[in-house]
Amino acid sequence: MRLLIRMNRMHFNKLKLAQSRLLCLEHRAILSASHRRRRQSAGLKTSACPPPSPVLSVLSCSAFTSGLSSLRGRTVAHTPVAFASSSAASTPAESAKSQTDAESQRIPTTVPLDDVKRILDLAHPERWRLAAGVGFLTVSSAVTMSAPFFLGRVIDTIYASGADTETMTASLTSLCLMLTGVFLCGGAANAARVYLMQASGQQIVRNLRATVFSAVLRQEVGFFDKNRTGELINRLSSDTSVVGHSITDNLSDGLRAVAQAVAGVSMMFYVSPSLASFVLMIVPPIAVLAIIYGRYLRSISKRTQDALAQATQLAEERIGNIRTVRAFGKELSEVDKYTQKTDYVLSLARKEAVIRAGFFGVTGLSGNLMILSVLYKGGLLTASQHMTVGELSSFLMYTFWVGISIAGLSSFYSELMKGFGAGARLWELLDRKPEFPLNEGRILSPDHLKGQLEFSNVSFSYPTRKDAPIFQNLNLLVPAGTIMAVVGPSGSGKSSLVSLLLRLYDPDAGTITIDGHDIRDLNPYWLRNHIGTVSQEPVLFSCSIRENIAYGAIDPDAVTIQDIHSAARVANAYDFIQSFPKGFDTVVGEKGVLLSGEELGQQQDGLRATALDAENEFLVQEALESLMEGRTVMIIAHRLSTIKNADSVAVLDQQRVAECGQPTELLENRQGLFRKLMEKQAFLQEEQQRALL
Ligand SMILES: Nc1ncnc2c1ncn2[C@@H]1O[C@H](COP(=O)(O)OP(=O)(O)OP(=O)(O)O)[C@@H](O)[C@H]1O
Repeated sequence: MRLLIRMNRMHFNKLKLAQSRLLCLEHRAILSASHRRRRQSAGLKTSACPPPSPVLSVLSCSAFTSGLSSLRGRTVAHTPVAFASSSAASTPAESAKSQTDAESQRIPTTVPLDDVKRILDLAHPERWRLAAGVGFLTVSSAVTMSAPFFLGRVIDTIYASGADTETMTASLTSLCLMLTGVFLCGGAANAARVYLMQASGQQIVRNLRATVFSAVLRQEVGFFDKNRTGELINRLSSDTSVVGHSITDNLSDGLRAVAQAVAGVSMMFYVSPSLASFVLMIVPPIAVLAIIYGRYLRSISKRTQDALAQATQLAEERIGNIRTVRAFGKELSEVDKYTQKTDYVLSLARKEAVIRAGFFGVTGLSGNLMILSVLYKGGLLTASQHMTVGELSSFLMYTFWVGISIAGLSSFYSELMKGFGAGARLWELLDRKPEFPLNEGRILSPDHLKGQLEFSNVSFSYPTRKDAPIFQNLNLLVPAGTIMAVVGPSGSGKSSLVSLLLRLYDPDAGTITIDGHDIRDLNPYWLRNHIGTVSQEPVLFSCSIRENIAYGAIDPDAVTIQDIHSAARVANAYDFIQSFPKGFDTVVGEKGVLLSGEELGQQQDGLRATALDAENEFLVQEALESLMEGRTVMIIAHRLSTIKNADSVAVLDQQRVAECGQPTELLENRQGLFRKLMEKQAFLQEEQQRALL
């Protein structure tokens, strides 16, 4: 099984090589084009293009060493999976509480005026659609609020004393026809309002999502170490829609609730001032009670949601990393952990159910009592000829509307505050300036790019672990056009060295130069485009192999199928890809798992896999060698077979370069670290061979 995994990694690497090769080819095209332009402007003929400038290649060949690590035991498996639970050992209740506290801190309790302007700015492009929506809202609200009055008139027409049946029928028919027309207009206006508000809401959310995604991708890599992916995705998907909803649908519902509450109360006073005064004496205490109760209910239901989110996060992480869970045989303990979390959700949900039951019971009861009191007092007024039956009916309907509007106002306010809270998180992200620019800085002329790399007195620690230095005063020189192998024990900082070179992070002190130019002065986008990387953890996106190969190109749309085939050939991956039924159109799943599945299906037994493994290793090695020609190369590797072609080897240890020199020279030093590393590897390889036999 381990051998198969290792071979899959080989194949992934082949695809990455194809991507990398294409990247290099693209550069040549671009560099040649820009060179041609310069020559043209200098009055020179374009046919005499210069040879391509050397392109740096960084090759991380840990796939070669996966066999090595597999023998060290399960705990050192290369799978870079760390579950969140290991970071902070807290009980579900504690963590849910801290999450709830953090969340409640985020939801403001008063309207933050600064944010109002930003929200209005967001809505600005949609102002005409929103204005039309508000216009239709006014029409539909006017119709809704006039309905009880006219319906009262209908009732009075029915009960009118002294009118003969014919007259009554005529006035009833004309009144009902007129009202049908008015209601039709109201319905149409309401539909138009809902459509316009939703359409502009979706447009605002779409714009916001695109801006937030672009702001996220612009951030430096250190930012992603500090911010969890789930949190960022949540901002992108949920916070954007909360903001969009709060300024469109919610705003329109809120405006409607305000208009209806004001109109309703006014109409109640218009219809019967004495009954209105009586009812409005009862409403405030009930409303206060309902608000307090509602707040408590919201807080408990938020805690339930938070606890549920924690359980879901655990499930998502474990399902997403099912291979690791399975490999460690942790299914049952993961089920236990999930059950604990869901038990906590259940206990909160039960509490919520009790409170909710009480809340709905009390509000339902108070609503009914209010209606009953209106009927009682109204009945007395009707009996004493101070009110007609139609007026009492209108009044009753207005009471309903006012009640509904008050409930709508309270939810409008809480949704609005949620919108401000979500907005604040988004502004924070949108306003954040990346620590270093993405596409600004010097671009070196291709003619002068030789590719000499130098690390001078480099000290570095990761932004999230400032107390754990990775390098201290590290010095390393890689002459242009040479191959440097970087070796060292696991965790000695080999990958970190590459990250610094790619300018994923900046050193805390010291400089890294290319041909004497500090990489901090260079355009990072340009820099990365001149460094081909074959990474330790090959990443494939869930699309076709063809699209995966084209991913490395500057303009993937301009890449022809011939380019893709030739890149695959250079990476020795062509035959392997063509062996799939759909060839280059084979869709690889998330992290390339579908490819693994097909491949596994093709493998019959371990021995055959071993043979293929060696063959693939040879092919990958061969492809690498052809790619390395004429370039400055840093190889991160342990295997002697990979290192033997290197011009020099740098051994990392104790936060610095402990040894540096030609491989043969270093091997001669019996006490040297390199020699010890190689001996250990040879020993492990022998063990591996024996285990296979
Ligand atoms: N993004 C990060 N944030 C914090 N610490 C990190 C980060 N990446 C790596 N480290 C830590 O930095 C140290 C050096 O890691 P690095 O991956 O560079 O070592 P390596 O020599 O390439 O290891 P290996 O041979 O196992 O791949 C390790 O202790 C690692 O845990």
